[in-house]
Amino acid sequence: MNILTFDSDDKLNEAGAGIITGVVQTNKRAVLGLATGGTPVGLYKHVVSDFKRGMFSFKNVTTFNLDEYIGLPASHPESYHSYMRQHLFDHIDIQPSQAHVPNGNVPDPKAECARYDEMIEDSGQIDLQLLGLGHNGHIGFNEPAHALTRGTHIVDLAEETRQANARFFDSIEEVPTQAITMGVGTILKAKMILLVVKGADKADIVQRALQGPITTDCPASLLQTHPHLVVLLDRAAAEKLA
Ligand SMILES: N[C@@H]1[C@@H](O)[C@H](O)[C@@H](COP(=O)(O)O)O[C@@H]1O
Repeated sequence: MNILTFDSDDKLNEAGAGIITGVVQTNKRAVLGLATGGTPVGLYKHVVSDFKRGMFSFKNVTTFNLDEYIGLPASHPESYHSYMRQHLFDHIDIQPSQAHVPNGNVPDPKAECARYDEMIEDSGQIDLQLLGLGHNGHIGFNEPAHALTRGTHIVDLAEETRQANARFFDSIEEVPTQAITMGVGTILKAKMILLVVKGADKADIVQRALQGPITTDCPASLLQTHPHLVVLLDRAAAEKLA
């Protein structure tokens, strides 16, 4: 595991974007696993400005997002479809048919999970999986549990997760109670994992995830088993690391 700590948010975002664009520059047909949430917003901004300088193309790149809420239409401003269009897809030359986000607004979400897994499988292997970290150790929407699921599946969101994400909605009641998420097995199959965490409120969970016991009670702790994990932290998030 390679942990890098940054004093400046901009330098952290630049470094994260550099890792993503590096993968795309060396492999025009790269497969990227992408994340949402507050954490990667600045990082995507850097990816977009690098792209605008004409350094590389996403024309042959395929992306798979980690997760999506169940019950929100793709056009809802807080859907992860909207998030990705706003922060990345609308600003780069990726083919819309190659930019995949699970569809949480279908009559049969279980069938959608199977379809999503099949597409990931068909793409070969995810070259780089970008991840944020939930306060309870969730990655994607894989919440702490007695057992974790390998592939894409439906999850009931932890109350804590709904509270944390309520800041993006008008009220907590509007936050969906379920989501579709890529499984931990799929995440761990990526060639490289880039975990990005910011803020003092995540310092405890960063310590548990990276230095605590490997347990499904903290899904991110399973990342310790990955052979190519890069972690980007700001000073505040790194504070409790030994
Ligand atoms: N499903 C997402 C995760 O993919 C994200 O990494 C995490 C942290 O979000 P944030 O970066 O906003 O703290 O929680 C969200 O609920």
